Amino acid sequence: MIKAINLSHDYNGDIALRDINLEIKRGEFICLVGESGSGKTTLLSILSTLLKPKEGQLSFNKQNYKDIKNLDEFRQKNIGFIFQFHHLINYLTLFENVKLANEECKDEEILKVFKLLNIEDLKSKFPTEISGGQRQRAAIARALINNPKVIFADEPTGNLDSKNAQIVFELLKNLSAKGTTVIVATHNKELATMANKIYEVKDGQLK
Ligand SMILES: Nc1ncnc2c1ncn2[C@@H]1O[C@H](COP(=O)(O)OP(=O)(O)OP(=O)(O)O)[C@@H](O)[C@H]1O
Repeated sequence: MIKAINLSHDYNGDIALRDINLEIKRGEFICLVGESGSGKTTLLSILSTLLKPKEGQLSFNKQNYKDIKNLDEFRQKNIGFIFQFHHLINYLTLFENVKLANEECKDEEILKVFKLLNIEDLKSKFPTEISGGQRQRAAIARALINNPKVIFADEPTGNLDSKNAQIVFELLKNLSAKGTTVIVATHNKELATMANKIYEVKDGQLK
């Protein structure tokens, strides 16, 4: 589904990634582990088309990303993002936060996703009124609302306790079992064992 060939990237000459070759199949749950500064976020940003690699090729279902005419639309349709900090808007309820991500989505569809994540009772709460784990589940709801084919998550459990971190990983694993491709960068080597494949990023290379 996603194929990267010899991807390399630098920031003003400082090498961040070199010669990354990677093939990710539909429904795979992939974890990228590695020390701080090893290149995980850079790789996620490139694979999710947010960052243009300096060198190398990237394709989605055999289509070169350079041939995708409208990348914003492509991301909107195909990709869900989850970050370490939930980036929810504090003056909107959880329901309104998710609705904002896709105004055309029917209310029933949003409620379905809330149910899936076990936060349906919280839909009228504001982000400031709930726990960190619940906020992160709301952020996952927002990422799921467009029915993405691929989910990219950068340290999704970085600010969660171990119980909530486990819940988030179980949710991601369930999504991959249903056919969503899930690619996660994490420091948590124990949780990473839940993935189908673990890649270590070291000094900008995959081990
Ligand atoms: N916008 C940027 N400008 C300049 N250098 C950057 C930028 N983003 C990352 N880097 C550098 O690129 C290298 C890889 O960083 P990256 O953020 O990809 O690592 P990481 O593994 O995600 O780290 P962390 O686990 O701390 O998030 C580091 O040396 C970092 O300092």
